[in-house]
Amino acid sequence: MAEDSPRRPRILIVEDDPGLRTQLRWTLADYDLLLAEDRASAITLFRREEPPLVILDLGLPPDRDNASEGLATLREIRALHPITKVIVATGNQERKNALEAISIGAYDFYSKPVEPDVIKVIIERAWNSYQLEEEITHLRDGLQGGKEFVGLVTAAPEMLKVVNLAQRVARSDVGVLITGESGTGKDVLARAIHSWSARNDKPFVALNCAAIPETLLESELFGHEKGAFTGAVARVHGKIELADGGTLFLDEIGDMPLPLQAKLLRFLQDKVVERIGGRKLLSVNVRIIAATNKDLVTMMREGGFREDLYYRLNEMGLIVPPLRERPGDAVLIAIYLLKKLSAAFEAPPKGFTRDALARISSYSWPGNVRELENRIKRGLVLADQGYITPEDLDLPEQGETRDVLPTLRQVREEAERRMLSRTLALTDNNIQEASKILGVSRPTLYALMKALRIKRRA
Ligand SMILES: Nc1ncnc2c1ncn2[C@@H]1O[C@H](COP(=O)(O)OP(=O)(O)OP(=O)(O)O)[C@@H](O)[C@H]1O
Repeated sequence: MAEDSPRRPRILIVEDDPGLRTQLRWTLADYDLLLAEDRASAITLFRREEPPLVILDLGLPPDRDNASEGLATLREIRALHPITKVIVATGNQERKNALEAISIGAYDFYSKPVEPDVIKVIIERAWNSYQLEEEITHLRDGLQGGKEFVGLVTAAPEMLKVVNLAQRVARSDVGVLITGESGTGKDVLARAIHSWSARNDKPFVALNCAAIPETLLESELFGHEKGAFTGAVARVHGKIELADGGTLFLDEIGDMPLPLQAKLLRFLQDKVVERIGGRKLLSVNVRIIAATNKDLVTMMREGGFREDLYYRLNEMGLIVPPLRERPGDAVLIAIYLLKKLSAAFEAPPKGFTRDALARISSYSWPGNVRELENRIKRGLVLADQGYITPEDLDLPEQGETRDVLPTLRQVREEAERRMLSRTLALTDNNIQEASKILGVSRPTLYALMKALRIKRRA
């Protein structure tokens, strides 16, 4: 192990009995330990070092026979750093105190005298839990750092570029064509553009061209007068009219039939609409944002989409990358969505397990954010422990890529392993030379090689 980078957590042991202190020191010799004997010295040390784990004897002086000092220390530690994991030690007959400690936030407890195997298991569990919470806290902080754009969450440079472009284009009235796979957030982006535009106090009207039968689509867009056709029992205003002053979002524009494409183009040129069966021309001022997951260029070539309309709509093209090409976004959006969707639940899960986050990060998300949202809804319903597990999300394991979200320790070890192997190869296995290049002593280099299981190649 490298001398300056402990792989194991730092643990503060608060124990007034010197014998038990020594016993813990021996048992936990592999860890980086801090020792305190009473509440005051424990808190001073804790403030200075902020260790992630604390082993706390509840019977501290001056009130050894009761738990008051221990519980007060626990409260203080929790107030200073709420995610610290405090493991309390109690005498055999003090179950009541242990339970009280748990109720005010202790992570776990054990009865003295300590059993080495038991305490080690408790410590490893606590350490895992600490790291997970820390990771989530960091992600949340990232989220609070201005990465949410009116319902659109991202931290991926690929997506931030698109958002930046969208923010700039929002100020003008140019036609925007958003392309991207299904479920990537084209709708969210269109709404965001509207909210950044000067039209944001006017309506945002959306029409999904694929969801409406061809025969009804024209009347949806342009409206109709009473009696215009069988079943037209009253005048209906079209979506274009309804969006007057605001933004009309034409989703799945690639599914618009050719005759209607011609009519839409005419509207874009003249800015007037005529309801079906009507005689009046109504002038309307709308900004059009269109979206599609189809390849309009190929469609144009094959005669399925009008070229002149394409250029009108695509004055500014925005391409939303699929989720698998936005590193970090799946986890970030998952945490955001969990928080958002949790509001509807009485006792929602606290978060995701480390495994679940790793699986979310490594999965390829063919259905993009929509699939992510659906799986989180499933997880919210199925999670019956404090955290959502990979099983709750029904996410398949994905071979080697499963650990895309490694721990800091794994990243460090991997970097060290690579650097050591390279240096040893470079120096032809000369330990003295290699340790000089790496800036560590020879014993440290040997220790590192042993820890990382690196052998000298013959
Ligand atoms: N970056 C994001 N942050 C938060 N939520 C998102 C994000 N992107 C998408 N969503 C959510 O995911 C779901 C799907 O997004 P949306 O409907 O915008 O996708 P789309 O690309 O328009 O899909 P389609 O092509 O099928 O119409 C929505 O519920 C949306 O709120």
